[in-house]
Amino acid sequence: MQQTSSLPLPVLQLSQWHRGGLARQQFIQELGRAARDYGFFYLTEHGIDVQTQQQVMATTQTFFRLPMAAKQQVSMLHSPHFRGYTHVGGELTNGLADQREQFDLMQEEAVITGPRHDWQQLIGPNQWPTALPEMRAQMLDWQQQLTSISTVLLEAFACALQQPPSVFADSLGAQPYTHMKLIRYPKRQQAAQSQGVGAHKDPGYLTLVMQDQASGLEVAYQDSWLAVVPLPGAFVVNIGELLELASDGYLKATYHRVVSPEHAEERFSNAFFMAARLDAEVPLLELPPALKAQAQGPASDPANPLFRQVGKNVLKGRARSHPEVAQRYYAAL
Ligand SMILES: NC(=[NH2+])NCCC[C@H](N)C(=O)O
Ligand SMILES: O=C(O)CCC(=O)C(=O)O
Ligand SMILES: [Fe+2]
Repeated sequence: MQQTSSLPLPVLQLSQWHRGGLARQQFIQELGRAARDYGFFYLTEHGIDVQTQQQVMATTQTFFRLPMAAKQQVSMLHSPHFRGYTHVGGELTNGLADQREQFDLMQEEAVITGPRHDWQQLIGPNQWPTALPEMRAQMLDWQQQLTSISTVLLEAFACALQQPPSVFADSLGAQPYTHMKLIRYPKRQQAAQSQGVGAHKDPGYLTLVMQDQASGLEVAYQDSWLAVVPLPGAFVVNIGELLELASDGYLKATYHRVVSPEHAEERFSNAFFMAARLDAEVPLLELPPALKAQAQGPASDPANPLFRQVGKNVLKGRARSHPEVAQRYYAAL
């Protein structure tokens, strides 16, 4: 791939969808185009106020500034459900260590006991640092707000694909699997260590990212990397593998990566991944002929098979990212 350029990505306003009528039709059209051309776009006027965003960023920073012992108290190595803290270099992408530290949480649930599928072990409680008692309520509330936005976006995606708006509803159910990551990318130490997170696709339906002012996020576009320049207040939205599967490759899960900050001291971000129910199979949509003609089938990469069974697809990503956790709790894989 070529070097990074910075063509601006489309900016969509979610308020247009809520306005209904012609504004909604316009939103759907723009969404269809952005999704097809880039697989990435900025979302503004999404209904979450700046103050809430800033508070979440502030807690993210406070968490990472805790002493290492407080962060290790909630180490992901203690969690069969892939939740908790991972130190810099602890996650792998394409087999190489990512230069980021992070805190992962999903929705709070009870462990499933008795005979179960491997992926059912993803379900369970989160870990929370005792040093930050206010973090739990704040993050779970934030998680709920982003789930609502993502659910609306999926309805809009259904319309853009000329499907009934509720075509994904069954696969979401009352409680879709959602995953939140608080992330800190430390400043690059050497040129050879620039992998903040290596090039990858996200395994769910779609992803919302809130970034700070330090750049580094890049999206694959026509054989080069396109910088996703920070746009204050906006979420960066990208398409995941489940949408690629559902649309028979009409929509593509776009490769993206983060290069470690070169100039800024560090970069903070918050990524929210929306999948479907873990026990769902992704629906295979019957596209109208005009769209179907442009659907080339989902990518078939032996190094990254895409699974319609949601739990299986999610677990695939977790296990290769956190092999130590996988070895400890998923020896059978
Ligand atoms: N949950 C995620 N989206 N993680 C994305 C990072 C890439 C991940 N390490 C992988 O190998 O797929
Ligand atoms: O930190 C970011 O901006 C994006 C992170 C990302 O792509 C991921 O964790 O899947
Ligand atoms: Fe990602």
